Amino acid sequence: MTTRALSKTIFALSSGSPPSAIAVIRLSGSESKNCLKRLTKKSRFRPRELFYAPLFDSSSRLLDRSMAVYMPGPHTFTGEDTVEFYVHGGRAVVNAVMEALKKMPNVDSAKAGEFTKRAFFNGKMDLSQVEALGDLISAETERQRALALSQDNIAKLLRPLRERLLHLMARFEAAIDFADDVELDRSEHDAAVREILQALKAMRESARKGCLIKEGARVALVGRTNVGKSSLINKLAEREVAIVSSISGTTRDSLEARIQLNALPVVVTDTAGIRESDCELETEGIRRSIRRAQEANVVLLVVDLSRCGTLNNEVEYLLKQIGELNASTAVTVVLNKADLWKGNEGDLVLDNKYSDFSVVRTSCKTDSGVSFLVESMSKTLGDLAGEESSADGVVLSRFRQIQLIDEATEELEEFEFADDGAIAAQHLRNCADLIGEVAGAIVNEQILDSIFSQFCIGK
Ligand SMILES: Nc1nc2c(ncn2[C@@H]2O[C@H](COP(=O)(O)OP(=O)(O)OP(=O)(O)O)[C@@H](O)[C@H]2O)c(=O)[nH]1
Ligand SMILES: [Mg+2]
Repeated sequence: MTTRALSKTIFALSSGSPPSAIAVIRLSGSESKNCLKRLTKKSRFRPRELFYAPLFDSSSRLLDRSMAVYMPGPHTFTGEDTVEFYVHGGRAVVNAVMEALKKMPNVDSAKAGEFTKRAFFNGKMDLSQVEALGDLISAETERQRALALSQDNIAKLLRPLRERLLHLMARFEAAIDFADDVELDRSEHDAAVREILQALKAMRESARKGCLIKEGARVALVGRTNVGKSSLINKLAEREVAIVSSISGTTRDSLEARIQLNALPVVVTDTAGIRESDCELETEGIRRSIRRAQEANVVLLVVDLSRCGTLNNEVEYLLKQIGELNASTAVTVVLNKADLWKGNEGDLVLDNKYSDFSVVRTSCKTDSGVSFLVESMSKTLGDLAGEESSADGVVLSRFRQIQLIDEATEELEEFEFADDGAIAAQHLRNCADLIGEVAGAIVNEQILDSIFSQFCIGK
Protein backbone atom coordinates (compact mmCIF):
# COMPACT_ATOMS: atom_id res chain seq x y z
CA MET A 1 0.00 0.00 0.00
CA THR A 2 1.41 3.42 -0.91
CA THR A 3 1.99 6.20 1.64
CA ARG A 4 -0.49 8.37 -0.24
CA ALA A 5 -3.19 5.72 0.02
CA LEU A 6 -2.54 5.36 3.74
CA SER A 7 -2.61 9.13 4.26
CA LYS A 8 -6.23 9.42 3.10
CA THR A 9 -8.85 9.27 5.79
CA ILE A 10 -11.44 6.60 5.07
CA PHE A 11 -15.00 6.11 6.28
CA ALA A 12 -17.67 3.45 5.93
CA LEU A 13 -20.87 2.13 7.38
CA SER A 14 -19.49 -0.65 9.59
CA SER A 15 -22.79 -2.11 10.79
CA GLY A 16 -25.30 -4.04 8.66
CA SER A 17 -27.38 -2.43 5.95
CA PRO A 18 -30.13 0.01 7.03
CA PRO A 19 -32.78 0.23 8.33
CA SER A 20 -31.67 -0.78 11.82
CA ALA A 21 -31.97 0.67 15.33
CA ILE A 22 -28.43 2.03 15.29
CA ALA A 23 -25.87 2.31 12.50
CA VAL A 24 -22.14 2.60 13.13
CA ILE A 25 -20.13 4.86 10.82
CA ARG A 26 -16.43 4.54 11.30
CA LEU A 27 -13.54 6.76 10.21
CA SER A 28 -9.82 6.06 10.22
CA GLY A 29 -6.94 8.40 9.40
CA SER A 30 -5.41 11.72 10.32
CA GLU A 31 -8.50 13.73 9.29
CA SER A 32 -10.82 11.79 11.59
CA LYS A 33 -10.69 14.35 14.40
CA ASN A 34 -11.27 17.25 11.98
CA CYS A 35 -14.31 15.46 10.58
CA LEU A 36 -15.60 15.00 14.13
CA LYS A 37 -15.07 18.71 14.83
CA ARG A 38 -16.89 19.79 11.68
CA LEU A 39 -19.86 17.50 12.18
CA THR A 40 -20.32 18.16 15.91
CA LYS A 41 -19.24 21.83 15.91
CA LYS A 42 -17.17 21.02 18.99
CA SER A 43 -13.44 21.42 19.34
CA ARG A 44 -12.32 19.28 22.26
CA PHE A 45 -12.92 15.58 22.87
CA ARG A 46 -11.96 13.24 25.67
CA PRO A 47 -10.29 10.18 24.10
CA ARG A 48 -12.24 6.90 24.25
CA GLU A 49 -15.28 8.48 25.88
CA LEU A 50 -18.68 8.07 24.30
CA PHE A 51 -20.56 11.36 24.16
CA TYR A 52 -23.88 12.76 22.97
CA ALA A 53 -23.25 14.35 19.59
CA PRO A 54 -25.82 16.20 17.47
CA LEU A 55 -24.39 16.19 13.92
CA PHE A 56 -24.65 19.11 11.49
CA ASP A 57 -23.82 19.58 7.82
CA SER A 58 -21.76 22.51 6.47
CA SER A 59 -24.87 24.76 6.48
CA SER A 60 -25.49 23.90 10.15
CA ARG A 61 -28.54 21.80 9.32
CA LEU A 62 -29.14 19.09 11.94
CA LEU A 63 -28.49 15.66 10.41
CA ASP A 64 -29.09 13.42 13.45
CA ARG A 65 -28.71 13.27 17.21
CA SER A 66 -26.04 10.62 17.57
CA MET A 67 -23.43 9.30 19.99
CA ALA A 68 -19.75 9.48 19.03
CA VAL A 69 -16.34 8.47 20.26
CA TYR A 70 -12.84 9.69 19.40
CA MET A 71 -9.97 7.17 19.66
CA PRO A 72 -6.50 8.55 18.95
CA GLY A 73 -3.94 6.22 17.34
CA PRO A 74 -1.84 4.19 17.65
CA HIS A 75 -3.86 2.15 20.16
CA THR A 76 -6.77 1.54 17.78
CA PHE A 77 -7.79 -1.29 15.46
CA THR A 78 -6.11 0.32 12.44
CA GLY A 79 -3.34 2.01 14.43
CA GLU A 80 -4.61 5.39 13.14
CA ASP A 81 -6.83 8.07 14.71
CA THR A 82 -10.34 6.64 14.64
CA VAL A 83 -13.82 8.09 15.13
CA GLU A 84 -17.07 6.18 15.39
CA PHE A 85 -20.57 7.65 15.08
CA TYR A 86 -23.58 5.72 16.39
CA VAL A 87 -26.37 7.28 14.38
CA HIS A 88 -30.04 6.29 14.02
CA GLY A 89 -30.13 3.44 11.54
CA GLY A 90 -32.50 4.94 8.96
CA ARG A 91 -31.32 4.90 5.35
CA ALA A 92 -31.71 8.69 4.94
CA VAL A 93 -29.82 9.40 8.19
CA VAL A 94 -26.92 7.18 7.18
CA ASN A 95 -26.84 8.65 3.67
CA ALA A 96 -26.90 12.23 4.99
CA VAL A 97 -23.96 11.67 7.36
CA MET A 98 -21.99 9.79 4.71
CA GLU A 99 -22.66 12.57 2.16
CA ALA A 100 -21.40 15.16 4.64
CA LEU A 101 -18.23 13.13 5.22
CA LYS A 102 -17.63 12.67 1.51
CA LYS A 103 -17.47 16.45 1.03
CA MET A 104 -14.61 16.84 3.52
CA PRO A 105 -11.09 17.28 2.11
CA ASN A 106 -8.78 14.29 1.94
CA VAL A 107 -11.57 11.95 3.06
CA ASP A 108 -12.82 9.05 0.96
CA SER A 109 -15.18 6.10 1.32
CA ALA A 110 -13.42 2.87 2.27
CA LYS A 111 -13.06 -0.13 0.00
CA ALA A 112 -13.82 -3.68 1.15
CA GLY A 113 -11.36 -4.73 3.86
CA GLU A 114 -9.55 -1.37 3.87
CA PHE A 115 -9.68 -0.86 7.65
CA THR A 116 -8.20 -4.32 8.19
CA LYS A 117 -5.59 -3.69 5.47
CA ARG A 118 -4.47 -0.60 7.38
CA ALA A 119 -4.33 -2.60 10.62
CA PHE A 120 -2.11 -5.12 8.83
CA PHE A 121 0.23 -2.52 7.30
CA ASN A 122 0.48 -0.68 10.61
CA GLY A 123 1.64 -3.91 12.28
CA LYS A 124 -1.50 -4.37 14.37
CA MET A 125 -2.25 -7.84 12.97
CA ASP A 126 -0.38 -10.57 11.13
CA LEU A 127 -1.78 -12.27 8.05
CA SER A 128 -3.21 -15.28 9.87
CA GLN A 129 -5.04 -12.92 12.23
CA VAL A 130 -6.48 -11.09 9.21
CA GLU A 131 -7.70 -14.40 7.81
CA ALA A 132 -9.08 -15.44 11.20
CA LEU A 133 -11.01 -12.17 11.42
CA GLY A 134 -12.51 -12.81 7.97
CA ASP A 135 -13.53 -16.29 9.12
CA LEU A 136 -15.07 -14.93 12.31
CA ILE A 137 -17.21 -12.48 10.37
CA SER A 138 -18.43 -15.17 7.97
CA ALA A 139 -18.84 -17.90 10.64
CA GLU A 140 -22.27 -19.50 10.41
CA THR A 141 -21.92 -22.37 12.86
CA GLU A 142 -20.76 -22.63 16.46
CA ARG A 143 -17.70 -24.65 15.44
CA GLN A 144 -16.72 -22.14 12.76
CA ARG A 145 -16.89 -19.36 15.34
CA ALA A 146 -14.71 -21.30 17.81
CA LEU A 147 -12.28 -22.25 15.03
CA ALA A 148 -11.94 -18.64 13.85
CA LEU A 149 -11.21 -17.46 17.39
CA SER A 150 -8.58 -20.18 17.86
CA GLN A 151 -6.72 -19.00 14.75
CA ASP A 152 -5.66 -15.78 16.38
CA ASN A 153 -2.59 -17.55 17.73
CA ILE A 154 -1.13 -19.31 14.72
CA ALA A 155 1.99 -17.14 14.76
CA LYS A 156 2.60 -18.03 18.40
CA LEU A 157 2.25 -21.74 17.65
CA LEU A 158 4.63 -21.65 14.69
CA ARG A 159 7.28 -19.31 16.08
CA PRO A 160 9.12 -21.94 18.18
CA LEU A 161 9.28 -24.32 15.20
CA ARG A 162 10.68 -21.59 13.00
CA GLU A 163 13.22 -20.55 15.63
CA ARG A 164 14.37 -24.15 16.07
CA LEU A 165 14.86 -24.50 12.33
CA LEU A 166 16.86 -21.28 12.11
CA HIS A 167 18.97 -22.37 15.05
CA LEU A 168 19.71 -25.74 13.38
CA MET A 169 20.49 -23.97 10.12
CA ALA A 170 22.94 -21.65 11.87
CA ARG A 171 24.77 -24.72 13.27
CA PHE A 172 25.13 -26.16 9.75
CA GLU A 173 26.41 -22.88 8.40
CA ALA A 174 28.86 -22.49 11.26
CA ALA A 175 30.17 -25.99 10.58
CA ILE A 176 30.80 -24.98 6.96
CA ASP A 177 32.37 -21.59 7.73
CA PHE A 178 34.46 -22.76 10.70
CA ALA A 179 35.08 -26.37 9.77
CA ASP A 180 38.12 -26.60 12.06
CA ASP A 181 36.37 -25.34 15.20
CA VAL A 182 32.76 -26.53 14.92
CA GLU A 183 31.94 -30.20 14.74
CA LEU A 184 28.49 -31.23 13.66
CA ASP A 185 26.72 -34.27 15.04
CA ARG A 186 24.46 -35.07 12.11
CA SER A 187 22.44 -37.75 13.92
CA GLU A 188 21.51 -35.29 16.65
CA HIS A 189 20.31 -32.84 14.01
CA ASP A 190 18.44 -35.51 12.11
CA ALA A 191 16.55 -36.39 15.29
CA ALA A 192 15.65 -32.73 15.89
CA VAL A 193 14.42 -32.37 12.31
CA ARG A 194 12.34 -35.53 12.64
CA GLU A 195 10.62 -34.01 15.69
CA ILE A 196 9.77 -30.89 13.71
CA LEU A 197 8.54 -33.10 10.87
CA GLN A 198 6.22 -34.89 13.31
CA ALA A 199 4.87 -31.55 14.53
CA LEU A 200 4.19 -30.46 10.93
CA LYS A 201 2.44 -33.73 10.14
CA ALA A 202 0.23 -33.40 13.24
CA MET A 203 -0.60 -29.88 12.11
CA ARG A 204 -1.51 -31.18 8.66
CA GLU A 205 -3.87 -33.73 10.18
CA SER A 206 -5.57 -31.10 12.34
CA ALA A 207 -5.79 -28.86 9.25
CA ARG A 208 -7.89 -31.53 7.54
CA LYS A 209 -10.33 -31.25 10.44
CA GLY A 210 -10.12 -27.47 10.36
CA CYS A 211 -11.06 -27.46 6.67
CA LEU A 212 -14.02 -29.70 7.42
CA ILE A 213 -15.27 -27.25 10.02
CA LYS A 214 -14.67 -24.24 7.79
CA GLU A 215 -15.70 -25.52 4.38
CA GLY A 216 -18.30 -28.00 5.61
CA ALA A 217 -18.59 -31.74 5.18
CA ARG A 218 -19.75 -33.43 2.00
CA VAL A 219 -22.22 -36.29 2.26
CA ALA A 220 -23.20 -38.22 -0.90
CA LEU A 221 -26.27 -40.43 -1.28
CA VAL A 222 -25.27 -43.19 -3.69
CA GLY A 223 -27.08 -46.37 -4.78
CA ARG A 224 -28.99 -48.13 -7.53
CA THR A 225 -32.01 -46.46 -9.13
CA ASN A 226 -35.33 -46.34 -7.29
CA VAL A 227 -33.88 -47.25 -3.86
CA GLY A 228 -35.07 -43.98 -2.24
CA LYS A 229 -32.04 -41.64 -2.42
CA SER A 230 -34.15 -38.63 -3.40
CA SER A 231 -36.73 -39.50 -0.75
CA LEU A 232 -33.90 -39.53 1.80
CA ILE A 233 -32.41 -36.15 0.80
CA ASN A 234 -35.90 -34.66 1.14
CA LYS A 235 -36.14 -36.12 4.65
CA LEU A 236 -32.66 -34.88 5.64
CA ALA A 237 -33.22 -31.38 4.25
CA GLU A 238 -36.82 -31.32 5.56
CA ARG A 239 -38.03 -29.92 2.23
CA GLU A 240 -38.69 -31.08 -1.33
CA VAL A 241 -35.20 -30.81 -2.83
CA ALA A 242 -35.53 -33.62 -5.36
CA ILE A 243 -38.29 -35.20 -7.43
CA VAL A 244 -39.39 -38.59 -6.11
CA SER A 245 -41.12 -41.09 -8.40
CA SER A 246 -41.55 -44.79 -8.89
CA ILE A 247 -39.87 -44.50 -12.30
CA SER A 248 -36.31 -45.83 -12.17
CA GLY A 249 -33.75 -43.25 -13.24
CA THR A 250 -35.76 -40.21 -12.12
CA THR A 251 -32.71 -38.29 -10.87
CA ARG A 252 -30.39 -37.56 -13.77
CA ASP A 253 -27.94 -35.10 -12.23
CA SER A 254 -26.49 -34.44 -8.77
CA LEU A 255 -28.55 -32.16 -6.51
CA GLU A 256 -27.35 -30.45 -3.34
CA ALA A 257 -28.97 -29.42 -0.06
CA ARG A 258 -27.22 -27.57 2.78
CA ILE A 259 -27.96 -28.65 6.33
CA GLN A 260 -26.27 -28.37 9.73
CA LEU A 261 -25.24 -31.41 11.76
CA ASN A 262 -23.27 -31.44 14.99
CA ALA A 263 -22.61 -27.68 14.54
CA LEU A 264 -20.99 -28.40 11.16
CA PRO A 265 -22.20 -27.12 7.81
CA VAL A 266 -23.00 -30.12 5.64
CA VAL A 267 -23.66 -30.35 1.90
CA VAL A 268 -25.79 -33.43 1.15
CA THR A 269 -25.80 -34.55 -2.49
CA ASP A 270 -28.47 -36.70 -4.10
CA THR A 271 -27.12 -38.51 -7.16
CA ALA A 272 -28.33 -40.34 -10.24
CA GLY A 273 -28.98 -44.02 -9.52
CA ILE A 274 -26.30 -46.46 -10.65
CA ARG A 275 -27.30 -48.93 -13.38
CA GLU A 276 -26.22 -50.11 -16.82
CA SER A 277 -27.45 -47.60 -19.36
CA ASP A 278 -27.15 -46.95 -23.11
CA CYS A 279 -28.33 -43.38 -22.69
CA GLU A 280 -25.47 -40.93 -22.98
CA LEU A 281 -27.10 -38.44 -20.62
CA GLU A 282 -27.77 -41.02 -17.94
CA THR A 283 -24.25 -42.42 -18.22
CA GLU A 284 -22.86 -38.92 -17.65
CA GLY A 285 -25.17 -38.56 -14.62
CA ILE A 286 -23.86 -41.84 -13.20
CA ARG A 287 -20.26 -40.75 -13.80
CA ARG A 288 -21.04 -37.64 -11.73
CA SER A 289 -22.58 -39.78 -8.98
CA ILE A 290 -19.31 -41.68 -8.73
CA ARG A 291 -17.30 -38.47 -8.62
CA ARG A 292 -19.53 -37.08 -5.83
CA ALA A 293 -18.96 -40.31 -3.88
CA GLN A 294 -15.21 -40.02 -4.32
CA GLU A 295 -15.20 -36.40 -3.14
CA ALA A 296 -17.42 -37.04 -0.12
CA ASN A 297 -16.38 -37.20 3.53
CA VAL A 298 -19.32 -39.51 4.16
CA VAL A 299 -20.91 -41.85 1.61
CA LEU A 300 -24.43 -43.08 2.32
CA LEU A 301 -24.73 -46.33 0.35
CA VAL A 302 -28.48 -46.63 -0.11
CA VAL A 303 -29.94 -50.06 -0.63
CA ASP A 304 -33.57 -51.11 -1.25
CA LEU A 305 -34.07 -53.74 1.47
CA SER A 306 -37.03 -55.26 -0.33
CA ARG A 307 -34.96 -56.02 -3.43
CA CYS A 308 -31.35 -56.36 -2.39
CA GLY A 309 -31.02 -60.11 -1.78
CA THR A 310 -27.74 -60.64 0.07
CA LEU A 311 -26.57 -57.32 1.49
CA ASN A 312 -22.90 -58.17 1.29
CA ASN A 313 -23.10 -58.73 -2.49
CA GLU A 314 -25.04 -55.52 -2.91
CA VAL A 315 -22.46 -53.46 -0.97
CA GLU A 316 -19.63 -55.13 -2.89
CA TYR A 317 -21.33 -54.28 -6.20
CA LEU A 318 -21.83 -50.62 -5.28
CA LEU A 319 -18.27 -50.18 -4.00
CA LYS A 320 -16.95 -51.75 -7.20
CA GLN A 321 -18.98 -49.27 -9.27
CA ILE A 322 -17.67 -46.32 -7.22
CA GLY A 323 -14.04 -47.47 -7.46
CA GLU A 324 -11.45 -45.96 -5.16
CA LEU A 325 -12.73 -44.17 -2.01
CA ASN A 326 -10.48 -41.98 0.13
CA ALA A 327 -9.07 -43.74 3.17
CA SER A 328 -10.68 -41.08 5.38
CA THR A 329 -14.16 -41.42 3.81
CA ALA A 330 -16.72 -42.84 6.21
CA VAL A 331 -19.36 -45.21 4.80
CA THR A 332 -22.87 -45.71 6.15
CA VAL A 333 -25.06 -48.40 4.59
CA VAL A 334 -28.67 -47.24 4.58
CA LEU A 335 -31.16 -50.09 4.38
CA ASN A 336 -34.17 -48.20 3.02
CA LYS A 337 -37.74 -49.36 2.42
CA ALA A 338 -37.55 -51.28 5.70
CA ASP A 339 -41.38 -51.19 5.75
CA LEU A 340 -41.47 -53.57 2.78
CA TRP A 341 -38.88 -56.03 4.05
CA LYS A 342 -39.87 -59.57 4.90
CA GLY A 343 -36.47 -61.15 4.40
CA ASN A 344 -33.98 -63.05 6.46
CA GLU A 345 -31.72 -61.34 9.03
CA GLY A 346 -28.96 -63.73 7.92
CA ASP A 347 -28.90 -62.03 4.50
CA LEU A 348 -27.99 -58.74 6.13
CA VAL A 349 -24.69 -59.78 7.69
CA LEU A 350 -21.72 -57.82 6.35
CA ASP A 351 -18.24 -59.19 5.80
CA ASN A 352 -15.58 -58.36 8.41
CA LYS A 353 -13.77 -56.12 5.94
CA TYR A 354 -16.74 -53.75 6.23
CA SER A 355 -16.64 -53.66 10.02
CA ASP A 356 -15.97 -49.88 9.95
CA PHE A 357 -19.24 -49.24 8.12
CA SER A 358 -22.30 -48.05 10.04
CA VAL A 359 -25.59 -49.71 9.09
CA VAL A 360 -28.93 -47.96 9.55
CA ARG A 361 -32.44 -49.16 8.62
CA THR A 362 -34.88 -46.54 7.38
CA SER A 363 -38.27 -46.16 5.84
CA CYS A 364 -39.11 -42.95 4.05
CA LYS A 365 -42.73 -44.11 3.98
CA THR A 366 -43.18 -44.46 7.75
CA ASP A 367 -40.25 -42.19 8.75
CA SER A 368 -38.87 -44.92 10.96
CA GLY A 369 -35.08 -44.83 11.36
CA VAL A 370 -34.71 -41.40 9.74
CA SER A 371 -33.87 -39.62 13.00
CA PHE A 372 -31.52 -42.48 13.84
CA LEU A 373 -29.77 -41.93 10.48
CA VAL A 374 -29.39 -38.21 11.31
CA GLU A 375 -27.90 -39.15 14.69
CA SER A 376 -25.53 -41.65 13.12
CA MET A 377 -24.36 -39.09 10.50
CA SER A 378 -23.90 -36.54 13.23
CA LYS A 379 -21.71 -38.93 15.18
CA THR A 380 -19.68 -39.88 12.09
CA LEU A 381 -19.07 -36.21 11.26
CA GLY A 382 -18.17 -35.53 14.89
CA ASP A 383 -15.53 -38.28 14.68
CA LEU A 384 -14.14 -36.85 11.42
CA ALA A 385 -13.99 -33.26 12.65
CA GLY A 386 -12.83 -34.09 16.18
CA GLU A 387 -14.66 -33.27 19.38
CA GLU A 388 -16.13 -29.82 19.56
CA SER A 389 -13.74 -28.82 22.34
CA SER A 390 -10.72 -29.56 20.10
CA ALA A 391 -11.40 -26.26 18.33
CA ASP A 392 -10.00 -24.66 21.48
CA GLY A 393 -6.51 -25.56 20.25
CA VAL A 394 -5.01 -23.78 17.26
CA VAL A 395 -6.06 -25.51 14.06
CA LEU A 396 -5.11 -24.46 10.53
CA SER A 397 -8.04 -24.38 8.16
CA ARG A 398 -6.95 -22.56 5.02
CA PHE A 399 -5.94 -24.23 1.80
CA ARG A 400 -3.12 -21.67 1.51
CA GLN A 401 -1.78 -22.64 4.93
CA ILE A 402 -2.05 -26.36 4.23
CA GLN A 403 -0.16 -25.96 0.95
CA LEU A 404 2.65 -24.16 2.77
CA ILE A 405 2.81 -26.82 5.48
CA ASP A 406 2.99 -29.50 2.76
CA GLU A 407 5.85 -27.67 1.04
CA ALA A 408 7.62 -27.19 4.38
CA THR A 409 7.26 -30.92 5.07
CA GLU A 410 8.79 -31.74 1.67
CA GLU A 411 11.78 -29.53 2.45
CA LEU A 412 12.43 -31.44 5.68
CA GLU A 413 12.02 -34.78 3.94
CA GLU A 414 14.62 -33.68 1.40
CA PHE A 415 16.88 -32.48 4.22
CA GLU A 416 17.17 -36.07 5.43
CA PHE A 417 18.72 -37.10 2.10
CA ALA A 418 21.03 -34.10 1.77
CA ASP A 419 24.58 -35.21 2.58
CA ASP A 420 26.05 -31.88 1.61
CA GLY A 421 25.96 -29.46 4.60
CA ALA A 422 25.21 -26.39 2.46
CA ILE A 423 22.27 -28.07 0.74
CA ALA A 424 20.95 -29.39 4.06
CA ALA A 425 21.13 -25.85 5.52
CA GLN A 426 19.27 -24.49 2.50
CA HIS A 427 16.41 -26.98 3.05
CA LEU A 428 16.17 -25.83 6.67
CA ARG A 429 16.10 -22.18 5.55
CA ASN A 430 13.39 -22.91 2.93
CA CYS A 431 11.32 -24.75 5.52
CA ALA A 432 11.65 -21.86 8.01
CA ASP A 433 10.60 -19.36 5.29
CA LEU A 434 7.54 -21.43 4.36
CA ILE A 435 6.49 -21.69 8.00
CA GLY A 436 6.99 -17.92 8.29
CA GLU A 437 4.65 -17.46 5.36
CA VAL A 438 1.81 -19.35 7.08
CA ALA A 439 1.42 -16.59 9.65
CA GLY A 440 2.33 -13.93 7.13
CA ALA A 441 5.86 -13.02 8.24
CA ILE A 442 6.71 -13.19 4.53
CA VAL A 443 3.92 -12.02 2.26
CA ASN A 444 3.28 -11.63 -1.43
CA GLU A 445 1.10 -8.86 -2.89
CA GLN A 446 -1.24 -11.18 -4.82
CA ILE A 447 -2.14 -13.18 -1.70
CA LEU A 448 -2.83 -9.93 0.15
CA ASP A 449 -5.18 -8.65 -2.54
CA SER A 450 -7.09 -11.89 -2.60
CA ILE A 451 -7.42 -12.00 1.20
CA PHE A 452 -8.57 -8.41 1.68
CA SER A 453 -11.00 -8.52 -1.23
CA GLN A 454 -13.02 -11.15 0.67
CA PHE A 455 -13.84 -8.65 3.44
CA CYS A 456 -16.95 -6.55 3.60
CA ILE A 457 -16.85 -2.77 3.39
CA GLY A 458 -16.46 -1.20 6.84
CA LYS A 459 -14.09 -3.87 8.16
N1 LIG B 1 -42.44 -48.31 0.64
C1 LIG B 1 -41.44 -47.43 0.53
N2 LIG B 1 -41.29 -46.75 -0.61
C2 LIG B 1 -40.27 -45.86 -0.69
C3 LIG B 1 -39.39 -45.63 0.37
N3 LIG B 1 -38.48 -44.70 -0.01
C4 LIG B 1 -38.81 -44.36 -1.27
N4 LIG B 1 -39.87 -45.05 -1.69
C5 LIG B 1 -40.52 -45.01 -3.00
O1 LIG B 1 -39.60 -45.53 -3.94
C6 LIG B 1 -39.70 -44.86 -5.20
C7 LIG B 1 -38.34 -44.30 -5.61
O2 LIG B 1 -37.95 -43.29 -4.70
P1 LIG B 1 -36.87 -42.20 -5.06
O3 LIG B 1 -36.60 -41.45 -3.82
O4 LIG B 1 -37.30 -41.42 -6.24
O5 LIG B 1 -35.66 -43.15 -5.43
P2 LIG B 1 -34.22 -42.76 -6.03
O6 LIG B 1 -33.24 -43.66 -5.41
O7 LIG B 1 -34.00 -41.32 -5.91
O8 LIG B 1 -34.42 -43.17 -7.54
P3 LIG B 1 -33.62 -42.64 -8.86
O9 LIG B 1 -33.68 -41.15 -8.87
O10 LIG B 1 -34.36 -43.27 -9.95
O11 LIG B 1 -32.22 -43.15 -8.75
C8 LIG B 1 -40.76 -43.79 -4.99
O12 LIG B 1 -41.99 -44.28 -5.45
C9 LIG B 1 -40.80 -43.60 -3.47
O13 LIG B 1 -42.05 -43.15 -3.01
C10 LIG B 1 -39.58 -46.38 1.56
O14 LIG B 1 -38.85 -46.28 2.55
N5 LIG B 1 -40.62 -47.28 1.58
MG1 LIG C 1 -33.68 -39.87 -7.31
